[in-house]
Amino acid sequence: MVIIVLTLHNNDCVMELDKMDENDWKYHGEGNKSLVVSHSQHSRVLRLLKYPAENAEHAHQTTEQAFRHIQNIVDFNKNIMKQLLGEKYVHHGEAVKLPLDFVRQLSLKVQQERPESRCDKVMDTFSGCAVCLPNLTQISTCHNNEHRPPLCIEIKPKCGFLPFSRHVSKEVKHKVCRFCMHQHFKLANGKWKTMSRYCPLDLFSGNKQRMYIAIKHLLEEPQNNLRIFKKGELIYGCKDDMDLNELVQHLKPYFPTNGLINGHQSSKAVLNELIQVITSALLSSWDSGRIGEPRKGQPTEGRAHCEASILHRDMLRNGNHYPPKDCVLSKIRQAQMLDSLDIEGLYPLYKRVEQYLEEFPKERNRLQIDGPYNENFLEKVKNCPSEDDGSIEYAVGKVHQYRVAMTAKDCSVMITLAPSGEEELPEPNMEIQPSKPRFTYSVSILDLDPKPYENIPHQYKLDLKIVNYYLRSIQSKQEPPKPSLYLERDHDDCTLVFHSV
Ligand SMILES: O=P(O)(O)O[C@@H]1[C@@H](OP(=O)(O)O)[C@H](OP(=O)(O)O)[C@H](O)[C@H](OP(=O)(O)O)[C@H]1OP(=O)(O)O
Ligand SMILES: Nc1ncnc2c1ncn2[C@@H]1O[C@H](COP(=O)(O)OP(=O)(O)OP(=O)(O)O)[C@@H](O)[C@H]1O
Repeated sequence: MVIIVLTLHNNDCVMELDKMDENDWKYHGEGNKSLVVSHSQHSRVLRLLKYPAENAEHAHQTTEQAFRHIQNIVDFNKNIMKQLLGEKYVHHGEAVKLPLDFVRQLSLKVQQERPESRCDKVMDTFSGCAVCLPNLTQISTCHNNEHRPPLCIEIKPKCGFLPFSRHVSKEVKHKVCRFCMHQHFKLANGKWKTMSRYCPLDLFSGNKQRMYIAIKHLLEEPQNNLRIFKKGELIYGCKDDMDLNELVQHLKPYFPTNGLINGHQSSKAVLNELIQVITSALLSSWDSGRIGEPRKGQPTEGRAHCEASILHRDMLRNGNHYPPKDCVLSKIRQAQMLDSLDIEGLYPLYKRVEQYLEEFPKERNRLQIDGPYNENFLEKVKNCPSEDDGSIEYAVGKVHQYRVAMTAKDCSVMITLAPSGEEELPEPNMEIQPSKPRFTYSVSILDLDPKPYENIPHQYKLDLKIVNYYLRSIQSKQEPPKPSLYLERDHDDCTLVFHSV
């Protein structure tokens, strides 16, 4: 019998594989490639892969192949992304082999909870392979606060820079970011009904006013870029019946003393507080455990704002800010910028690799096209020559870098907050305002799976479609700006005191 010993934050839990019971697990969420269930008592989740319902071929994968695939994901998280993004932010998890009976029962149990839009894929019930991870929506604190359980904000920030590559053929790509262009295409093909006004360049800017606007836009139209959990349960985002007022009711106990109007908290004040807490967590530097201050300076590459973003001109007037260099946003953006050639510059190199592999198929392993994701792979990513010398090594290095960047462009950040108990507060000092709430927090990065090498031609075609569709749609219509759900206010600096855990 195999026993997995899982270490939790404070206490250890032992899960015995032969005693796995589907009733201990519940549906937690899903994306395009995986479905996640959480344990009802222990702070653990299982992440199981999904496949297109009609694609029975995965059922014929041997268990060994399926386990290898899961182990590859764990290795990529551990040996590549964790090294690039930072030890503290990435939880690589463990590959596990679950009893098939358990997985089949689990699949039946969660089916009714799944959103219809995701049911084109089915959970893998054939291999029993999964990744076991800490439940990042929870946080261990010294005290159990039933009134104000942990709050978790998940943001999928997407690409935070404009391509600076000389290979870019359409000027608009230097001016309008991929996310904002993609919105037009997504609306046209029915993926979403309402346009999001969120712009990743504002979130990644390090300018607190721009970040404020970006998060406000995420709250107004979350699409799949924002989710909020309370006590590990989804309360906002990725739901049909989303209501900002309901969210405010959930949030009120966390921000009790601010913005009282006739003895009542205004919704605006509560949401403002939430936005400030999120901004502070995103700018915090882990090592110091304190809120980092944005830096002023010149961008190293490309321009720093997107022409499609609705910004007040005066926000851009006082120069460019950059987030502190070791905060989570900077780490993600650095990894995203490994895509230095843009798909237009990368695609010819992909074709060079393809041609080479046709001639020398046995070289696929040495070049680590499908892994293993180990130190050697990381070395290839980090030390790829900056100039093209016509070699296969250069082409492969750039392809590896591009795939890492694609992972960073599609990851999510989870900010988990737990109100600090009075007993945990530091001695009062100048930074503490007694009226401001205080939180213990943790920041993690998730969904760091390797993007398949075979997807590169699809990326090339998609990029063309997005840009062409955008150009056509702005030519044919001028969209009036949508009214905001709540008024903007002056954006005070956040004076919350954070304690890293
Ligand atoms: O191409 P994009 O930018 O639309 O990103 C895809 C995501 O769509 P989004 O635009 O975030 O709604 C898409 O997310 P959704 O399924 O739309 O929630 C996936 O994350 C997809 O990655 P993968 O194929 O599952 O590994 C993502 O595909 P990759 O491009 O990261 O491979
Ligand atoms: N370790 C974790 N702790 C808590 N929740 C998690 C964890 N991992 C994933 N989740 C939740 O499950 C959801 C789906 O997971 P994930 O994003 O990894 O799926 P995916 O299919 O790879 O996504 P994508 O569509 O981006 O490819 C996440 O958005 C998050 O809400």
